[in-house]
Amino acid sequence: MIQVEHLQKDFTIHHLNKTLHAINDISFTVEKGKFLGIVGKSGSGKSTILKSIYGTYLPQSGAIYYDSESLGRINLVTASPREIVHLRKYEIGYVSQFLSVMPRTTAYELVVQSILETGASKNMAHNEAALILKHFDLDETLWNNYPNYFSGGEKLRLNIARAVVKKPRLLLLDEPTASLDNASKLKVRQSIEKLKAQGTTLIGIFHDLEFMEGLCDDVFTMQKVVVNANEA
Ligand SMILES: Nc1ncnc2c1ncn2[C@@H]1O[C@H](COP(=O)(O)OP(=O)(O)OP(=O)(O)O)[C@@H](O)[C@H]1O
Repeated sequence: MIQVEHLQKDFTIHHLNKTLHAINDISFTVEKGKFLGIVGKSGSGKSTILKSIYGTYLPQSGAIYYDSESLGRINLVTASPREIVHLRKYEIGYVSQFLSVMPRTTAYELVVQSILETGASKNMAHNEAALILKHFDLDETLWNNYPNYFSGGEKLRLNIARAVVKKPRLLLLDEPTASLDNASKLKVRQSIEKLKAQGTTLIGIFHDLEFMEGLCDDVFTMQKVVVNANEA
């Protein structure tokens, strides 16, 4: 489903006249329906990998082959912005501990919009939105509020609710349980297990190794490779 080959991503820090190799020569494969956990020290480049797959970062070299349902086998490093937007809408989900949302859109509307993007009817979207918000224990008084005002844990639960309702083919999880209590973590785990049973392929970063126990089919360990590459 995903084949990462010799991926390298550098960042130029202009005010320091330096270039950092955030990731260097990274290769791995994830089969359809499997869960790959990525572990490694802080700053070793875990998020950079996920952001490169999601098309947020453009790697310097290497390839990320993704077997898309609608576009066929596609290299996400050279895909056009239009193709990336299409894949984000219909096939690839990304959940991080940070929430970026449309202004003046309530939590409930955000989830309904996500479900409508899958082609569901309005009725179905409203029913499913209520179910998933209840599943993640998002207090009903918050449903019609703007998420900018939510606590960290509330934002996270909304973020993951929005992603799972789309039943993505590939779901990227960047510490989605970072500030959650144990009960909420369990709900996230149940949702991940359900998606996996439905055939979703997952790549996830969790500092909480206990959480990953029994969930991942494979673990990729990052070595810290960030070096000052050159004086720019
Ligand atoms: N947009 C950016 N601009 C400049 N440097 C960046 C950028 N994003 C990441 N880096 C640097 O690249 C390196 C890898 O960062 P990344 O966030 O991928 O690490 P990580 O393993 O996910 O870390 P953590 O576990 O602390 O979240 C770090 O040294 C970071 O400072």
